Formats: sequence, C-alpha cells, structure tokens
Amino acid sequence: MTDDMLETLGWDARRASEAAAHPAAGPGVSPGRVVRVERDLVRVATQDGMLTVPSVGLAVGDWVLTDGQSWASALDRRTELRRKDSGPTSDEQLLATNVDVVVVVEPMDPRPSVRRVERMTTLAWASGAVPLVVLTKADLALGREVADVASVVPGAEVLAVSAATGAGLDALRAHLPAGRTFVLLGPSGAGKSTLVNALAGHEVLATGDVRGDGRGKHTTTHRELVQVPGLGCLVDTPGIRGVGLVADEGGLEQAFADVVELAAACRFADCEHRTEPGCAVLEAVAQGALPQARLASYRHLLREIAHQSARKASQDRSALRSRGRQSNRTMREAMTAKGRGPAV
Ligand SMILES: Nc1nc2c(ncn2[C@@H]2O[C@H](COP(=O)(O)OP(=O)(O)OP(=O)(O)O)[C@@H](O)[C@H]2O)c(=O)[nH]1
Ligand SMILES: [Zn+2]
Repeated sequence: MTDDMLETLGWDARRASEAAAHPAAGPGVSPGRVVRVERDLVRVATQDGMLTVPSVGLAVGDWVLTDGQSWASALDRRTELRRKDSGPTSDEQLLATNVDVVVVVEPMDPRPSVRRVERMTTLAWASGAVPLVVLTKADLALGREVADVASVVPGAEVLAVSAATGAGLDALRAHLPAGRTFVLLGPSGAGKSTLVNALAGHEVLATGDVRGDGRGKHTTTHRELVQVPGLGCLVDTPGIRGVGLVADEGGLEQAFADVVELAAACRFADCEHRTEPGCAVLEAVAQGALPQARLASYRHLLREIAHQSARKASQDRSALRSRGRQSNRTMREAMTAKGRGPAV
C-alpha cells in the first residue's frame, strides 16, 4: 500500500499533524485505519499493508498509531455512530467512528415516509456526520416526493436516484469521493445494496434479490469498512442498517432547525409549544407555515430522547451504587482478614 492508499481511506493533513503531535508517535510507529473488528482483534490498513492488533476498545473507522504488533492507539474521533444495545438496558454500542456522511436512504415506492426520514436524519446529525438524503427507485416516483421530503430536512440535501435507470447516480457519486467515509441508513428493501452496487458498477454487497433465491449469500457478520471502487469507504455492518441508533438533543436541534428557529420567538424561554400564550411555534402551525405533523414528530423525538437520557442517568446511578456496595464489602473483607472486624 502507498500513501495514496491512506488518503483514499480518508487520511488528510489534519490527521497527519495530529499523528505527529501524538504521544505515541515515534520510530517504528505508523498510522492506519481500523477496517474490520473481530471480537478482541482488529484489522488495520496501513501504508505497509494489513496488520492485526489487539482491539483495546477500537471501533471500525478509528484512525490509529500502531507499532504493528502489540498496540494501537486511537487518534481523536471526529464522529461517532452509536446504537442502543438490544435488550432491557440502555447501554450503548459504538458502531463506527469517523463517518463523514450518513446517507439516509428512503424509497419512493412505496411513498416515502417523511416521519422516518426525520427520525433517521436526527440520528445522522447526532453522530456528528452530515446527513445526505437519498430517495431511491426514482423510476417508480409519482412526482412530489423530493419536495415533500426536502421540506422536513432543513440543512440537508435531497437527491433522487434510480439504480434501474442510472438517474442521479453521478450526482450521488460526487458526494462520496475517495477519502470520504459514508454509511447507509434505511429500512430493509429501500434499495441500499442495489444502490451501492450500481455506484460501484459491479456487485459489492448482496441484494435482497440475490439473498431471496439463496444464491451468493455473503451477508456481513463483521463490522467492516469497504472501499467502494472509484468512491469513498462504506461502513458495512448489519446493525447499522436498522434503527435503534442513539439520538440526542443536538441532533434534534439540527434536524428540526426550522422549529428551533420559530421557538426563539416564543414568549417563554422554556416554552413546550403546547398551550402557552405567545407561542410562536403554535402560531406558525395555526397559520399553516408549520405542519402540525412535523411539530408532533418533533415532540415525539424530544420525549424519546428525554426518556433515553433519564434511563441512562438512573442506570449510571445504580451502577455507581452497586460499585459502592462492592467496594464497602471489599473493605470489610480486607479488615476482617486483618482480624479487626468490620467497622459498623
Ligand atoms: N424499480 C426499482 N427497484 C429497485 C431499485 N433499487 C432497488 N430496487 C429493488 O428493491 C428491492 C430491495 O433492494 P435491496 O438493495 O436489496 O434493498 P436493501 O435496502 O439493501 O435491503 P436490506 O438488505 O434488507 O436492508 C430489490 O428487489 C431491488 O431490485 C430501483 O432503482 N428501481
Ligand atoms: Zn412555543
């Protein structure tokens, strides 16, 4: 591999100066990017080839400095894509780091769900990456889809594409050049795999069609960074396709910048836009400037985020308490062992 290889993976001048200033920098230490995570080992692409090193908390997409064998130290993460762990806890799982563009993929057939697009875009902003909304199956479109969706994603671009006709593919390619890292987020059947294959010009990912008849199954089980020929790097992980990602208030504020802007004119700073007098948001709804459904969607996501952080806070508190109990017990045991008996 060459220096160019690192640049294709997203290495840039800023990374080079971070690496030079890093405490781990030195002779025999080189930069690389984590392209695959397997339990406690990670595969790192460097200019001298692929290395396998112990994982030590690394995620797909991390830039590291490594001595090639025993350790790898991560450079700062510019973005983080997290998911709620499946199960009753509110633990989070780090899915990928240093993603530049979250491509929000929504089909035009059946009609796109603007509520789902709002939700996915909120998750995208929350990761720190830039969302790009891509409406697939444009060959089956009815006409108003792009305008409808564009109205709910302030600050994000909306593209219509068709893998079937090739429409819009060049415009999309221009957003995903070599050196950029992207991930596709969208419901099953939206046409994500078909789209990546159409962009690449050959099969990179297995599509629903292929999987359906049992041929050529190569469903991803590992988290992986895939270099798409002629384009940037795609983060491919089964878990990333679905929802369940972690949103936050920052993400919500960006995804609903129109609502936030209106809210700035509410009489009360802590206005919840329900029944308060002088509410600029309700005023906009009454005048038809803001769809009622969009306000409902905003409130819904806001509640969800509040609920999520409340659960997390209470879990952190009980984790702290049980750690406290644990260390009291350890202390008592230690004292008993010394024959002094527990101090009560
Ligand atoms: N008409 C039309 N059909 C498409 C287009 N793109 C994808 N499809 C079809 O949509 C179906 C789903 O495509 P996939 O690429 O497997 O969808 P996916 O989003 O990868 O689905 P998961 O892997 O389940 O997440 C397939 O039957 C495709 O042939 C398109 O541009 N036009
Ligand atoms: Zn208000």
